[in-house]
Amino acid sequence: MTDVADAELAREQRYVAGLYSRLDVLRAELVAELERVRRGGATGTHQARTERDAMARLFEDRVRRLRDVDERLVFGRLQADDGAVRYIGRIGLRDDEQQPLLLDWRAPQSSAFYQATAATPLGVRVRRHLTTRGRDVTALEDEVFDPEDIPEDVTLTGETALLAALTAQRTGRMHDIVSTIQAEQDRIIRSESRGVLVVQGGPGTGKTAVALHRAAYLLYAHKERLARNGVLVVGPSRSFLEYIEQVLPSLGETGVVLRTLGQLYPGVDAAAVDAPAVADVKGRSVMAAVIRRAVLARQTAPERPVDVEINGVTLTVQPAVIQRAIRHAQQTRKPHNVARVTFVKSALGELTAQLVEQVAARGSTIDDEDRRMLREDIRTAQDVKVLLNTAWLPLTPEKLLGDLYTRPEYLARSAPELRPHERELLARPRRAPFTVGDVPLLDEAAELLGDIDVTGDARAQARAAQRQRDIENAEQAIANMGVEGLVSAESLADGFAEEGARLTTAERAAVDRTWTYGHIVVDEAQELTPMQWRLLRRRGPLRSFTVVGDLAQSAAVPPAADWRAALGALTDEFRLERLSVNYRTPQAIAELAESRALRDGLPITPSRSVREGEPPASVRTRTDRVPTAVVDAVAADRARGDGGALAVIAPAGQVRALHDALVAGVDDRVGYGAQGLGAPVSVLDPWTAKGLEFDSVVVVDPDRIAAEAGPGSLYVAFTRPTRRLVVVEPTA
Ligand SMILES: Nc1ncnc2c1ncn2[C@@H]1O[C@H](COP(=O)(O)OP(=O)(O)OP(=O)(O)O)[C@@H](O)[C@H]1O
Repeated sequence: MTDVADAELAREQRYVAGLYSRLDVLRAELVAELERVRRGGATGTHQARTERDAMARLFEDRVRRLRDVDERLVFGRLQADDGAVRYIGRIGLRDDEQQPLLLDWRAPQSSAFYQATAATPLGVRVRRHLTTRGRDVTALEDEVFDPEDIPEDVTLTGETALLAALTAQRTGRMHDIVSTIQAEQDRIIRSESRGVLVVQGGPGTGKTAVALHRAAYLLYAHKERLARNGVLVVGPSRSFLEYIEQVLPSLGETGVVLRTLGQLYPGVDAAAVDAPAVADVKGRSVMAAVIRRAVLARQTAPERPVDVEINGVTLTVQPAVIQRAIRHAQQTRKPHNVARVTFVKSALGELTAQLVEQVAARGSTIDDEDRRMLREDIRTAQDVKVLLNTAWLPLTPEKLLGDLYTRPEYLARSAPELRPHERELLARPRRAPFTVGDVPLLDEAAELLGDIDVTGDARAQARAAQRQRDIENAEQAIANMGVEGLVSAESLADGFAEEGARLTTAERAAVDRTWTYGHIVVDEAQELTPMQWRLLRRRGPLRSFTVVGDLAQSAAVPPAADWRAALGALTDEFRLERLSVNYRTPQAIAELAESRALRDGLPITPSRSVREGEPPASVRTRTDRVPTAVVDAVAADRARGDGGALAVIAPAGQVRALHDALVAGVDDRVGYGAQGLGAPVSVLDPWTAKGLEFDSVVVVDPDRIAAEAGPGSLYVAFTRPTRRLVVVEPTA
């Protein structure tokens, strides 16, 4: 290194050391504030103690957050044409006089760090990437924007830092990319929050990374609104959520709800996926009409008059009586369980009148008190209960769906649009667990059925009123404790509930089916069915969505023709952005994947790989020798000794056998399926591999994967490696 470079490094080291000491001071101040709040906690009224406890927890959170940003606190520096200098980092920092020391990467002025190019320097003269380890600056990389010297075809910024990030070994967990976000990604991250934004891009183009950074950006830019309602991130599987779960906390964001498609209906955590033909039927939008009819079918009058016994008197109830009560209840347009109250009231009214008439006909005189008692006799008579329940039974979504799947004649009546063989696909034993495809159907049913406990509505209203009071108290407490601007009333109010019932906004959202989010991010969005989109539409009535995916990676055969068709059940108005650079897959592997995908007729979005790498290897062997060939390929990869994670991606039916062969034949820990991720070697089906990446991948029997799981799934399998790909193909 030259003396000049040494001197620069030393200068940056001094500045960075100053930033860290500022961080230490802020942390110490927060700890002192925390102590102060805690000291005050033992005295005062119950409410005052609750407020102080809640405040203490908020400060603890703050201290933790400041600890979380320690790694790579600062990574960029911009020198403007006029000589002004700004440093960019994970959070914003100011000195005692409120002068900025470090800009949050999400602040508007930080945008130039990601956007400036030689052709449009945006007032930037020099952009510097700082690489740090712990609190030490280890390298600097400068780009000087000289109007006299515009290089052609520079699309990547901070190339050295980027390549260092890309060649780092995979850890089984996704990391944030704040220091190396590229211009096309930055534009999407900062795009306005309103409306539906669709991001289409080939494998490895950073769609997931961009979606998560956008969530962090929106939480920063629209703090108030989003802290109140929360942000929902939906991914395809638990393994995928585990893979991404650390990214947002590392960006200082914890107010986000991560959910799989099987977890969007509170109380059900479905992991089982239906066979493709079954999933296809359950996903069609016609199922909304089927569920509606299934509910209506549970509001039926008897076909013939029914005799009911009330305290020794027999009353003959005409179907028309029940029919009128049903019509009356249906006219309220309330959900089934809520409207049932009207139905019962109306039916009891008519039956009472009939009984009064019958008794009076026998010569008795009846006053108001008698009438009230007769009504009570009717209400409690067993025969009447049976009659009313047969006509209009309170129902849970689980019961309704269970009945539809186990009673063919009920399904046939509710689903005339489905062909007989399609209806047969839905049959299942009563006790079978619900699948991912059932979740939107349960939610649809819940929407039409309403709360079975009709006091639920009143309780929800009481909860909302209590929440409003808590927020007002929190505002007061913040003013009393002199910590305005340090904490928000909403987050303080979150902590007011009694121990055990205390929930963050994110947790409250996750257990409440009627919660509506401020923003919804959907990853691998090409996989969603119309019924799943309907569910999400209910969770996000503001229609503020970030939808990322790749139609060519769809498991559906054939994939949707375009995003308009794919999103029909959500909206027909959206903005479409594309990503064009592949950060994961080396050039030669991407070419193999794309040429096979084109042969299979997939609508791929071509992208440019930034990685160079080894060409993929192919092994052809007899069918019975496939397990041995896989063991050999894995052993050869491990023998290279460069560590990293390896995945064997195989047709679903072969995963178990290959796992057992590898356990016997390879000297390393071998994981099975989703729960085995994180082991040095794991064996997966293509669905589980969706969205993930590994240093090396062995793809087994590609033709069978394409035939069984669809060509889109094979495209997924081929594009998972960051370094090496081996394809094992049976010859006969
Ligand atoms: N600007 C960047 N700087 C550093 N790494 C990046 C950048 N953009 C993306 N990456 C990395 O590239 C890899 C692929 O990103 P990501 O998983 O977000 O792609 P994707 O488009 O969602 O892929 P797929 O469709 O195949 O699931 C990840 O390791 C991610 O961290």
